[in-house]
Amino acid sequence: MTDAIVAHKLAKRYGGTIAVDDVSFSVAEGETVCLLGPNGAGKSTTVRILATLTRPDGGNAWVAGSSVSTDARAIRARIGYVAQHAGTDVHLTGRENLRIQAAAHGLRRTAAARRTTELLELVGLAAAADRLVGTYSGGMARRLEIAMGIVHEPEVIFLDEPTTGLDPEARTSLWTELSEIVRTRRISMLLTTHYLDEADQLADRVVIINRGTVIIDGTPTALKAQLPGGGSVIIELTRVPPKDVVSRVVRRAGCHDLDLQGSNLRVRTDHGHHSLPVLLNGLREAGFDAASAAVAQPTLDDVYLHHTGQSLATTGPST
Ligand SMILES: Nc1ncnc2c1ncn2[C@@H]1O[C@H](COP(=O)(O)OP(=O)(O)OP(=O)(O)O)[C@@H](O)[C@H]1O
Repeated sequence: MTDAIVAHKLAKRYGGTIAVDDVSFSVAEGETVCLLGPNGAGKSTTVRILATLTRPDGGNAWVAGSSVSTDARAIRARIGYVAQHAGTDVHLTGRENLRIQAAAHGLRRTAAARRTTELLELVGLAAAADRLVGTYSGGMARRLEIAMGIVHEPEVIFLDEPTTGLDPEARTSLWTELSEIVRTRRISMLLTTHYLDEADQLADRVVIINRGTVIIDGTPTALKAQLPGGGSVIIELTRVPPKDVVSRVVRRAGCHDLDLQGSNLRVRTDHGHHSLPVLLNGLREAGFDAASAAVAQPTLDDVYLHHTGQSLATTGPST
């Protein structure tokens, strides 16, 4: 398989801030890769370098076979880029927005009209095509932006936080459309997200970035399978405990990676179901009763927690 994107030791500073320190990864043709990481990790900067909107200070990258350092123009013709706050004209209809975008990419009138209709169908906006975009929901506007990003049939598409700000239902329906686009068009896709469930659902591979550096890279299944032991125990206590008390109980039960949020705790366990009664007893002896308890299979958040010592689920999206 050929690589659609290769990033090699990318680095970028803004004054004293190191936005990207040492980022290397690749995206094969037709593959969907998710860049995951907390706010300020360097995801957007990495994508902006690959989309030739920012020059790297160090390293190099190749997109659709061309170098971002020397062939930015060739790359731009072959990629689509949908920014975090991409724009549509709210005073025009969805169809008009798309037609203008098609014309901007040099499509002739009939070809633009045909492609517009096809794309509106693909992103589920056919019924709303002739409504003003100002009347669209957040999810509909985002779908239109994505359609605008692929109007010129790019080989590679970059999506920066495509679902931030959308409600869960709109996110799920956008995932369906994105999967459809990738499957039917054989587009290689690099997307950034804060949402682990999104990465799990959409990505062939996940690249976790923290502080400008790639921490881990692999398929969601492989990353979860590599974790030692058998998943997590989740316990909700009837009142908020002191962290040191819980830490002690967790250590004695042979569990690790404690994430305590108020009266909810989550720990990784190497012994699956066996750890649950040990933890519950320990907590009860320390004076804390459980309101509910469960053993969960490993998630990408467990992967993230294991490699970084912090939970990505507790850091919200930036908007
Ligand atoms: N144009 C800029 N000027 C100055 N600093 C910048 C600029 N762009 C990014 N940074 C800084 O570089 C670091 C990485 O930012 P970046 O936007 O790439 O992170 P991110 O992982 O995309 O975060 P988020 O999820 O919040 O968008 C941050 O500290 C950010 O403040």
